[in-house]
Amino acid sequence: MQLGADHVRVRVPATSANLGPGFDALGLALGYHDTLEVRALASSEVRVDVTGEGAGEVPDDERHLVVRALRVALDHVGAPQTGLHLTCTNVIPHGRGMGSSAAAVVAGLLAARMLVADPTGLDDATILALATELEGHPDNAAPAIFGGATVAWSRDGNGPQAARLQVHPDIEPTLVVPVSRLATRAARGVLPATVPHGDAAFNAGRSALLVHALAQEPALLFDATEDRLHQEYRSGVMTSTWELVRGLREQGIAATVSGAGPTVLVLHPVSDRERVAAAVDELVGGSPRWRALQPGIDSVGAVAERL
Ligand SMILES: Nc1ncnc2c1ncn2[C@@H]1O[C@H](COP(=O)(O)OP(=O)(O)OP(=O)(O)O)[C@@H](O)[C@H]1O
Ligand SMILES: N[C@@H](CCO)C(=O)O
Repeated sequence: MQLGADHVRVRVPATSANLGPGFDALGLALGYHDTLEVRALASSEVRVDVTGEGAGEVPDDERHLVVRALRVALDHVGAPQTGLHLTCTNVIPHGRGMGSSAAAVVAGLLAARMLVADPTGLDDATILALATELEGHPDNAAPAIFGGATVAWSRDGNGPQAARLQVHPDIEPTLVVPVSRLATRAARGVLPATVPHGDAAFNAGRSALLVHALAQEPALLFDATEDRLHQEYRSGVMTSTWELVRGLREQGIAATVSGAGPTVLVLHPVSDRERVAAAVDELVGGSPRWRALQPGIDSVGAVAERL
């Protein structure tokens, strides 16, 4: 396998996983994107220039997550490893539950797909499988790849699978993003090994309802976003997030923890945009610790092109 291009661009969306009850399964792509350009170099040099989120923090060498993913994909199809120059323009905040690590991994894998002469060995199913191996969470990787809302699951022996939902056009997300970070690993560390059967049954019902609400009946989003499997267990490591979720829900607003937190996700009808903004403003407005985003839904997923 040879390289077929030496300059590619990838645009990849932020994602919000879980959406309340769909723990480790449901995810939504957001209209909020990191963009990167990759040049294959004749030398073995690796250079990473980052503007925006992660600048001055993430490694600028082989340890960079995009570079690692790109190398895994090149190896997967037997393409030659090469020197690389990455130019990353990042807006997805790191460690906030908006899928920054899944976005970086998917971006690296798709950059490799565009660089190689024959991309057929890196089809979407392979990208999802490699992303899950690298990052661990198909509930973020699937919407980053396919756009819209997705249900991800694993089939023994066949790796991660994903189904895409058509999201009702009247639904939009509001995200309330704190300054503070929480590593996904830390948020998973406080989950119990087992949960009561009644809570598992509760979440099964709410997840099923959520798929219906997302696709067809946004009026049911408030009930459909209730969860008993993860959010309250995590409240101790994200107290202000949990307070905000509860404060919004007391006003009948469908607020949840975005992914592993600490960002708050609200799913609401488009016509409720101002009402949700006002409720957020009332609860945390004026605090330099929070900012609200209304990015819309990305219905396309990651896009890659040769330049
Ligand atoms: N664009 C990027 N470039 C390089 N490294 C990144 C990038 N985005 C994320 N990372 C790495 O991933 C880490 C964050 O991963 P983590 O899984 O904890 O949070 P998240 O992906 O933002 O949130 P969540 O998985 O809950 O949605 C960062 O600290 C950084 O090491
Ligand atoms: N479903 C995962 C998402 C992590 O991005 C979690 O909540 O831990």
